Amino acid sequence: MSVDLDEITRIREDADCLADGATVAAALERMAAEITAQMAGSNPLVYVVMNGGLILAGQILPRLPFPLEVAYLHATRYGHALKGNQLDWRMRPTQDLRGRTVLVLDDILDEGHTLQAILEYLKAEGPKEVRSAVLTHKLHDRKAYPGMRADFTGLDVADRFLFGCGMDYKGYWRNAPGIYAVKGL
Ligand SMILES: O=P(O)(O)OC[C@H]1O[C@H](OP(=O)(O)OP(=O)(O)O)[C@H](O)[C@@H]1O
Ligand code: HPA
Repeated sequence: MSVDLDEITRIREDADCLADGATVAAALERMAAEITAQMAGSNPLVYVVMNGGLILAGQILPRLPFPLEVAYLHATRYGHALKGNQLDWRMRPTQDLRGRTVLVLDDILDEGHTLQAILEYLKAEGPKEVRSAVLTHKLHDRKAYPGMRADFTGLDVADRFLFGCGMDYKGYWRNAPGIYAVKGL
């Protein structure tokens, strides 16, 4: 599939910045302190949800000053689309989770179907506990179940189509350093 790089460039230029890099960094500091207060000493296995969780993982793991292991899983529901679909598991967890404390890291809890399916899968593997952390929580009432929230959240964000800090627009701008909303969406 060919990509219109002019469109991709224009999307970045026209976007509304909802949180700049400094705001994201402050949210990461706060979230890291909360995770540390609750999970230091639990020897967690931290699962990065690829691809979106990559940036959160890279930024928050160095802020966690306690022993932990890192692994990844890959599940996608949007692909390059702007609307979610069926969850496509591309890489399931391979580690032995029995008796482990697990922490899942992702960029966004939008409708929550992705996180719900991942948590269900992990819980069925016999861990002691499974917790979740997301950089952003989108504010709307279309969650997988009412009141759904991750255990740790960086920032609550508006109900718009976002990119940056791991979130993509048609596969692009995961690398944008803040959180941006596509103009008109
Ligand atoms: O709460 P939901 O509505 O289920 O959406 C959240 C999920 O959507 C995005 O993943 P995506 O499917 O776009 O794959 P990606 O991580 O490769 O971008 C994001 O990284 C979350 O995993
Ligand atoms: O707003 C979003 N932006 C990018 N990826 C997403 N996945 C779920 N919601 C979003």
